[in-house]
Amino acid sequence: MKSYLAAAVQMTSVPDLEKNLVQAEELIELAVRQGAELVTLPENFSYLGREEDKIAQAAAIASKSEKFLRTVAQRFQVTILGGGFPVPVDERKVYNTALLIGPSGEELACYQKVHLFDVNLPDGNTYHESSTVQAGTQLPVVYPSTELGHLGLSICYDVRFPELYRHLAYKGADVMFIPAAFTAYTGKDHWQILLQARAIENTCYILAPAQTGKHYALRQSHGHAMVIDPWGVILADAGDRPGVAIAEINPVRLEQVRRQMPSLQHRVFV
Ligand SMILES: O=C(O)CNC(=O)[C@H](CS)NC(=O)CCC(=O)C(=O)O
Repeated sequence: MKSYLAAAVQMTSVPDLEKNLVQAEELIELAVRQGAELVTLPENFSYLGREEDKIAQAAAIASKSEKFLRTVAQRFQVTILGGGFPVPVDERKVYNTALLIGPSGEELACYQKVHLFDVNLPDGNTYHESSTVQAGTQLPVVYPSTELGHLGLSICYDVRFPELYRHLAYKGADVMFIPAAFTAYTGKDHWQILLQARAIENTCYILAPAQTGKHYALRQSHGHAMVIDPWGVILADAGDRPGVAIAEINPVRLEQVRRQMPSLQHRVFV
């Protein structure tokens, strides 16, 4: 594993596939110009709209999202995480799918979101992700990159389930992806705390690309895409505008923290 720059991209995706892909490519180019070798895109990077419109366009969104990821990875010669896009199961449901693509455009890893956001929030907004999303049934994978370290996948609401990240740590993760479209309401109180907790308890880097701002109707996201180090230090925070949070992933720092705080070696139950 080498030292390298990694980027957590922050977007305001809307119900317009082409427009979102233009924004994503601009932000990927910005990150690459700043030296990023690993670029992560948030949940819903390619489409964020009403459930019925997402389902109606799911096949097109899926094929254009995957083609986009493969194309930009090769164009910029970087590893890219597409943090979540719909892949049809049938005419009513999709998997919320995260895809990791290498610099040659090859698929390195894929994960179908397991925990679905079915919540009635105090701000009056109701979310029923399971109405259109089929829950994945497989634990996420860790991709063993020789250069970038062991990369663990997850998506958004998963962050509230620490056992999923303990599994990734058990599988040797050095960097954990938490791409998200966290709501403005929950994000203001929970986003940073949950991310720092996952970094600290697993002594891992966290790359958390995020959605921000108003998407459509009442749908609004918290923003604050972040890079967090294995001690829980926030290395970069994209604030509340579209942009890029970029920071160094350093194996020496990782080893230092794991030597100073060997909590993973003190696990008793799992
Ligand atoms: O619906 C889609 O197309 C893709 N899925 C999402 O954007 C989901 C469901 S609305 N959002 C979250 O999981 C936010 C979780 C969150 O905000 C929290 O845990 O507080």
